[in-house]
Amino acid sequence: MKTDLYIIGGFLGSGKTTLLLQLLEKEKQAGRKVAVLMNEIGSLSVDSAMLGEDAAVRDMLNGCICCTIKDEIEVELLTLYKDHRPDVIFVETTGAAHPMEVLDACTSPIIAMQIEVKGIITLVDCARWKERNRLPIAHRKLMEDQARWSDVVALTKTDLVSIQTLDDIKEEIRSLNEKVILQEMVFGKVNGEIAFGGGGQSEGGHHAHHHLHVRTYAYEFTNHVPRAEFTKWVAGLPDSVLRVKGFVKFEDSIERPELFQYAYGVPFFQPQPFKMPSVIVIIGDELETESLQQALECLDGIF
Ligand SMILES: Nc1nc2c(ncn2[C@@H]2O[C@H](COP(=O)(O)OP(=O)(O)OP(=O)(O)O)[C@@H](O)[C@H]2O)c(=O)[nH]1
Repeated sequence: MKTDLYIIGGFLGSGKTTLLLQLLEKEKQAGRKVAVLMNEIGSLSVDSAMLGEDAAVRDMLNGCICCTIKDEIEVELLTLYKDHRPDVIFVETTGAAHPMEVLDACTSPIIAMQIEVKGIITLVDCARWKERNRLPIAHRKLMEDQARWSDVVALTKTDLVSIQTLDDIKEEIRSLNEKVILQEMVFGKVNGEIAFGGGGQSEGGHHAHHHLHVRTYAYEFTNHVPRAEFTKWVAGLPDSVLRVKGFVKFEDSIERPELFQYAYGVPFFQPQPFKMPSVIVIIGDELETESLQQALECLDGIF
C-alpha cells in the first residue's frame, strides 16, 4: 500500500502550522502513522518543535523546496518512507513556493511507486487576500497561482473578515479555480468534515486518485519498451498532460534506463550512468488514467 502525501502551502503566516497540528491530531485519532517534511528557510526550525513526538519530522532548512533544494526532496521523502513507513506524509512548504513546482518535486519517479500525492492544499489568509493588490505584483501573482493550482483552498482567519468579504473572496477564488474545494476554518478547525487526510479512500491497484483535479499517475514498466512506439505515444499525448518524467529502458538501449522528460510538448531523453527504477510519472489536469494505463501496458508488452 502506498503512503499518501499532501502538500500544504500558502503565504507566510497563513496558518499552515496551525492546520498541520489539527491534521496530526486527526490522523492520530484515525490510528494512522504520520510523517512531516517541513521546509522553512533559515537555519532553525521553530515550527517543527511544535509538532511533538507523535510524528516523524524532517526539516529542509537551506532553501526553498521548489527551487534550490528540489532534488533533495526525493532523498528526504525516501528516507522518511524507509525509516518510518508512514501512512501519510504532510509536506509543509515555504510561503514562497509555487504549488506545481512542489508537486513536481514530490512526484520523483524514484519514489512514485511508494508515495502517492493525494492533494495540494493551499491556505489563504482572508485578511491578507483582501489586501493583495497592495503587494508587489510578483507576490500577488504567486498568491493567485497558489489558489489556482490547489485541490483544496482552506480559507483561514475567517474570524477577521465580514461574511460579505468572505463571500467575495470565495467568488474570486472560484473564478481562478472552478474545481477547487473551499473550506472555511478558524485556527485550523472546520465546521464540517475536512476534505483531506484522516485515511480517506484508497484506490489500490492502479495508482491514481479521482477526486482532485491535478492528478498524478505512476507506471512501472516490467519490460523493455520499443523506442519508436514510445515516441509515437508521447507525440499523441493530450493537452491535459502537463508533464511526464521518469526512466525508461528501451529495447535498443543498454541495460540502464534513459531519463525521459516531457514538458510543454517537448520531449527530452538522456542515458543514465546508474541503475534506476523503470518508472514514469504523468502529471495533468483531469487525466484519463484508464486509457493512459492501457497505452502504457501496450508499450510494456502486457495486453
Ligand atoms: N485570528 C486568527 N489567527 C490565526 C488563525 N489561524 C492561525 N492564526 C495565527 O496566525 C499566526 C500564523 O500561523 P501559523 O500556523 O504559524 O502560520 P504559517 O503559515 O505556518 O506561518 P509561516 O510558517 O511563518 O509561514 C499564528 O499566530 C496563529 O495563531 C485564525 O484562523 N484566526
